[in-house]
Amino acid sequence: MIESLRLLHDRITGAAPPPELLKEMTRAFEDLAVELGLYAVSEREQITGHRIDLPGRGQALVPVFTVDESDDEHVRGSVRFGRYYLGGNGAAHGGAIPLVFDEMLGRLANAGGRPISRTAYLRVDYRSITPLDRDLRAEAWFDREEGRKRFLRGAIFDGETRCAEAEGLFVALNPGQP
Ligand SMILES: CCCCCCCCCCCC(=O)SCCNC(=O)CCNC(=O)[C@H](O)C(C)(C)COP(=O)(O)OP(=O)(O)OC[C@H]1O[C@@H](n2cnc3c(N)ncnc32)[C@H](O)[C@@H]1OP(=O)(O)O
Repeated sequence: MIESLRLLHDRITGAAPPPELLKEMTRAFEDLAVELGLYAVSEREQITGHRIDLPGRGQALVPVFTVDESDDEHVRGSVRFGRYYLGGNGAAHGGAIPLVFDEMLGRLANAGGRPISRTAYLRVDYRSITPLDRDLRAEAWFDREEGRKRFLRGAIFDGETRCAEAEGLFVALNPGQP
C-alpha cells in the first residue's frame, strides 16, 4: 500500500488532470480516508514506520534509502528522489534531503545494539543540485563518540558529483526520556 502511495504522490505532483477527473479522484481519496479512519490504532500498534523489513520502513515520508552494505559503523546504499520531492528546475527540495540524512544517520546511530538516541542537530551542506529520478549513491558513517554523544556523517553522490553532505549529533536517551 505504501509503495502505491509513493507512486501516487509522484503522479499527483506531475499531473494536471481535467477538473471533472480531479473532483472524482478527490471523492475517491475522501472515501479511502473515511474507511481507514475506521481502523485507527495507537502509535505502538501502527504498521507504517515499524516494518524494518520493508523499503523505507513502510512509511511514505522519507525517500526510500536502499541498503547495499552495512556494519555497525558504516552504511552504503542508494536513494532516489521521485517527482513528489521536486523543489524546482529538476532539483530535489532542500527540505527533502535532510529527511534522508536523518533516516540514514539515525538508523546507523541506533544500530549495533546501541541504546536509542535522538537527533540533537543535523547540519546539511548542499554542494550541487540533487537530481530527481536518478539512483544516487548514499553513505553514512560514524565519526566519533563522546559519552552519550554520537557524531555521524553522510553524503549523497550523483556519480562522481557530491550533491550534499551532512553531520549529525545523536544523543543517547537517558532511561525514561521520551
Ligand atoms: C523500526 C524502528 C526503526 C527506527 C529508525 C529511526 C530512524 C530515524 C531516526 C530519526 C531520529 C530523529 O529524528 S529524533 C527526532 C528529532 N529530535 C528530537 O526530537 C530531539 C529533541 N531534543 C531532545 O530530546 C534533547 O534535546 C536531547 C535528547 C537531544 C538531548 O537532551 P538531554 O538528554 O537533556 O541531554 P543534554 O544534557 O541537553 O545534552 C547532552 C550532551 O549533548 C550536547 N548537546 C545537546 N544538544 C546539542 C545541540 N543541539 N548541539 C550541540 N550539542 C548538544 C550537550 O551540550 C551535552 O554535551 P556535554 O555537556 O555532555 O558535553
